[in-house]
Amino acid sequence: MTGTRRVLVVTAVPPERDAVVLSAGAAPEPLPLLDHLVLHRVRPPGRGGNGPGGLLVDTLAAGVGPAAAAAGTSAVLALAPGAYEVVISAGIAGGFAPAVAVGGTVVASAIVAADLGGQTAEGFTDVAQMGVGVVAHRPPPGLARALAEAAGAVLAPVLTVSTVTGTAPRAEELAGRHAGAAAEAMEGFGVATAAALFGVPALEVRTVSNAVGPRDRAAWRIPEALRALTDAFAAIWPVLDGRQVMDVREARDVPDVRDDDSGRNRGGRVP
Ligand SMILES: O=C(O)c1cccc(C(=O)CC[C@H]2O[C@@H](n3cnc4c(=O)[nH]cnc43)[C@H](O)[C@@H]2O)c1
Repeated sequence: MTGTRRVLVVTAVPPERDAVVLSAGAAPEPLPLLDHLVLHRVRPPGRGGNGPGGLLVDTLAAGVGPAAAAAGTSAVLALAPGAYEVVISAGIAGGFAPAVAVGGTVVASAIVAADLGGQTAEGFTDVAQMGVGVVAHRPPPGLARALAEAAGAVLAPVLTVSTVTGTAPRAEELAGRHAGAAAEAMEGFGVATAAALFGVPALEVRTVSNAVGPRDRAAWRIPEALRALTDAFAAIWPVLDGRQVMDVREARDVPDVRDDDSGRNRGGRVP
């Protein structure tokens, strides 16, 4: 295999980006794209060391929440059409017990918009049930499984929320509506929506800083989760570096969960 495989990693905040960069073991090259859009580029060691070929990883701290994540991801993908083979939403997260413990790692089997819909007296209806949108994106399943195995991670749905869960009833409601979900964070669905627009497969990798439940910010173990994020990406780079292009393109054959008919996950620009 020849050629460089380019990967875009999108985090919410700079400490998360720096934890990903640290996994590459070398200082990043800052690449300003717009006034408030700066990529940090690294070349993780892997196939062929740091020479030609291998991985070229651009990292972006796009801001907190799905809107900032989608805007930042879209801007980068629009400014570099066809450049990236895969986009990864990454960062810390809340974990659903007992699926994953604080300090653990989750690779998303599905990236799910958990609060995109309407609330009535009868309960929550998502936009897919309303017939007006999509509520989940499916990462390439074989690749997600391979990353999870390499990182010692749980492979499970990851929820995207716009409001951090802070009560036990809300945690139970989400877990009830999304059986098997292992984590909640605030950006994955935005990153995946932007990636789908450009026909690029999306993945999500999260390390758990806190349990989903009653709010206790003092109990968040952010340094531990950031260290776990560095370790997870150090384990993931060789997998991404060694796989055939076909493997990252397998997403094309997997429709969005309850997809609409726009076909946005197909026919992309990856060369
Ligand atoms: O204060 C710091 O040093 C610091 C370092 C790294 C990250 C942060 C954040 O505040 C990250 C916010 C980010 O984390 C995700 N997150 C974490 N736990 C949860 C949760 O229980 N529910 C939802 N999201 C969570 C989320 O993606 C935020 O964007 C601070």
